[in-house]
Amino acid sequence: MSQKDKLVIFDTTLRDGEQSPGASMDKEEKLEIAKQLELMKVDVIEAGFAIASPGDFEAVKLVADNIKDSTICSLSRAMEKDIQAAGDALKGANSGRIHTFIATSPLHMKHKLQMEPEQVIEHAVRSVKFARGLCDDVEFSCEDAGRSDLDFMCKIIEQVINAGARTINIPDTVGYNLPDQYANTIEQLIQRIPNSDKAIFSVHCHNDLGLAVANSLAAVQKGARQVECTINGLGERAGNASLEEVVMAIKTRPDYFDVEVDIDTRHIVPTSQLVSKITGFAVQPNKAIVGDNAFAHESGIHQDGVLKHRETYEIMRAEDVGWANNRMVLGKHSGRNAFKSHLAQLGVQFDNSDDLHDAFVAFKKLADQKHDILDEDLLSLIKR
Ligand SMILES: CC(=O)SCCNC(=O)CCNC(=O)[C@H](O)C(C)(C)COP(=O)(O)OP(=O)(O)OC[C@H]1O[C@@H](n2cnc3c(N)ncnc32)[C@H](O)[C@@H]1OP(=O)(O)O
Ligand SMILES: CC(C)C(=O)C(=O)O
Repeated sequence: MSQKDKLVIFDTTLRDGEQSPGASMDKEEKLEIAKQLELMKVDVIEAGFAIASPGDFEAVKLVADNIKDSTICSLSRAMEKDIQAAGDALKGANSGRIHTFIATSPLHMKHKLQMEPEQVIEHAVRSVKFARGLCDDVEFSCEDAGRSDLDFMCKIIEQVINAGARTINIPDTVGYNLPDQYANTIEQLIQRIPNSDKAIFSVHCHNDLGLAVANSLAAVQKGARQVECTINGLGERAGNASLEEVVMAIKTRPDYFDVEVDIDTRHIVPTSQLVSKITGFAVQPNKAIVGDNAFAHESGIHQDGVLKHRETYEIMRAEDVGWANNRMVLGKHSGRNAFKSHLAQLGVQFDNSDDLHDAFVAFKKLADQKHDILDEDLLSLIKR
């Protein structure tokens, strides 16, 4: 039996991911992605924001009615009509969760909510109690926690846990925090809140400074046991922490993390491709894990190393995240060993080292002129 804690993977591609301008999904598309997330063994799927539109209500309902192995969640503001809509949409779920939030930073409370801090606490407590009347599993988020006062968060969180919240989420809503700072916030909250042991602490990081994954992982080191993330890092503005990066960091560095995840990582690449196809958001080639080049090698020294022993230049196996294999790409940086090995796969053997040398010289000339060297190019070069 493993001694490690479980890290809950909460996917919000269908909610926060959908908030990327241009990434809206209809209910059938959401269900298709949700099925893929279920196959991947994601623990919680945030399917949408039920009050947002009749279509999103229907989407949350369709996902809740059809997905049985993952918990299905809907977001709601800290107000009864939102929470009621979430509860109604989740009625058919095997396991449902209502997620309610309210901002806790001085900036948001004053300028956006136009509420006094005490009113925010009242709204939060009332909302969590109301949500618990509809559903056993309630999550509460302190929106803009990354810019909130620690003492105030301790106060509101202690009260919402007493009101029945089981998961407490600490979003860095605008991606403002740095890893040490964010991890310290999580550590302090867990240490200082007297009833913190009654809830799971969760992180939800945005990528405005490119730190969403680093911040999430730093927080896991300090006790966070749920990470909210999205496929391909899709999400509001610069996006959310990317699921594939968080999961593969945990899996690749078991020496470093005291947690484990249940994710079946072989479904990562197909899920990434599905999300990209449905949303129309292309995945950049050098994106970690799911980019086309994540397991491709063009440089001769790297190709030679990988051909001799894969781990010289690969810290993960392409097959483990759902690629068919790693790839050797022949180009101007390639060397003889990869060239010879690639031609052998095409059925070409060299009788002697002079023939190999001549073909290799011709190949390098071609590679200086041509961006992509195709197998046809190589075969016609060999014929010549
Ligand atoms: C950080 C995040 O990602 S938060 C989630 C963001 N996602 C979304 O907003 C997508 C879905 N949203 C929507 O469809 C709409 O904004 C709705 C249906 C929720 C609300 O629409 P409207 O009623 O027209 O309000 P509108 O969006 O213009 O303004 C938000 C109102 O909610 C209030 N509000 C914002 N957050 C909260 C909260 N957590 N709890 C209570 N009230 C809140 C605002 O202060 C504002 O109130 P006001 O109208 O009295 O000024
Ligand atoms: C509502 C919360 C969870 C959120 O999306 C954020 O603060 O970024």
